[in-house]
Amino acid sequence: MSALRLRAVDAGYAGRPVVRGVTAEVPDGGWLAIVGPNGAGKSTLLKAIAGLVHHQGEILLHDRPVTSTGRRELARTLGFSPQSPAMPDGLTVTDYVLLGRTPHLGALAREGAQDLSIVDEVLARLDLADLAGRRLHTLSGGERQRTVLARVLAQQTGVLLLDEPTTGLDIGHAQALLELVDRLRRADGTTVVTTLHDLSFAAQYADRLLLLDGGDVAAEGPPAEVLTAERIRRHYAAEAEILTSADGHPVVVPVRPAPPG
Ligand SMILES: Nc1ncnc2c1ncn2[C@@H]1O[C@H](COP(=O)(O)OP(=O)(O)OP(=O)(O)O)[C@@H](O)[C@H]1O
Repeated sequence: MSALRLRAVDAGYAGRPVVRGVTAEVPDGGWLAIVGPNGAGKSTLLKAIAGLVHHQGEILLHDRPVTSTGRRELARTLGFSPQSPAMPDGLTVTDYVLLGRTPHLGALAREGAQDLSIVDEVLARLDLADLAGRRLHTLSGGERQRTVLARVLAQQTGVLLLDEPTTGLDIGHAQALLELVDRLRRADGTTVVTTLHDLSFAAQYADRLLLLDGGDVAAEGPPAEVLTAERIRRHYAAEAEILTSADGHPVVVPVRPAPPG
């Protein structure tokens, strides 16, 4: 079964679509990376899938329209980690990550031992255990980014929507985070949709890439088919060589443009 199916999706703000005509399918346990230049509409599409931005066309989550799924049920099925979420200063890392357990609690219930143990495990996996008691405003950019991901992982949903999850992370933490997400999908069949600026990371981890430009789908398919030097030039106005890594994935290497004249 497809975890996620998009048919002729337009999405945007105040009646003005900024993403048009997206059709895509992500199987259970699949990983789709939405790529494209700044302002292409990547975050808008991800928010539409999360039910946070109005859309036209069809977005089906396990064959049901996201729009007809209640907020609480949606939050138990689909975890969304935004690019710049509100993070109240006074909260500790543990308190913030515990918020991820909210959709699983009864109406007036407080978190129990099991919720705390899930949070501890997620913090350990994201190299955050030593920061559990720290207030959010004292964290570095990368620590905040990992804390945001910890919250969505504590939500334990079968579908993860991650908006630029590696922004601000050094190469080691970025790789560890993507490896962790990849292990989740291999072990539990978690379905993943990410926006990613790093095209080489996108090619290493995602099964398919959806390249947006100016709100339109410029290409969709396996990374090795989507990533060509010609497309990088046309859609990003950048010069790059596409190499192939030892394990067969495309690697995008920026090269300096030839001097004018
Ligand atoms: N809340 C909003 N109201 C009106 N327009 C918006 C809103 N959010 C985004 N936009 C516009 O929609 C377009 C797509 O923005 P979006 O954030 O989806 O692009 P993106 O591909 O994720 O960009 P980036 O790579 O820079 O994060 C942009 O022109 C942006 O200015």
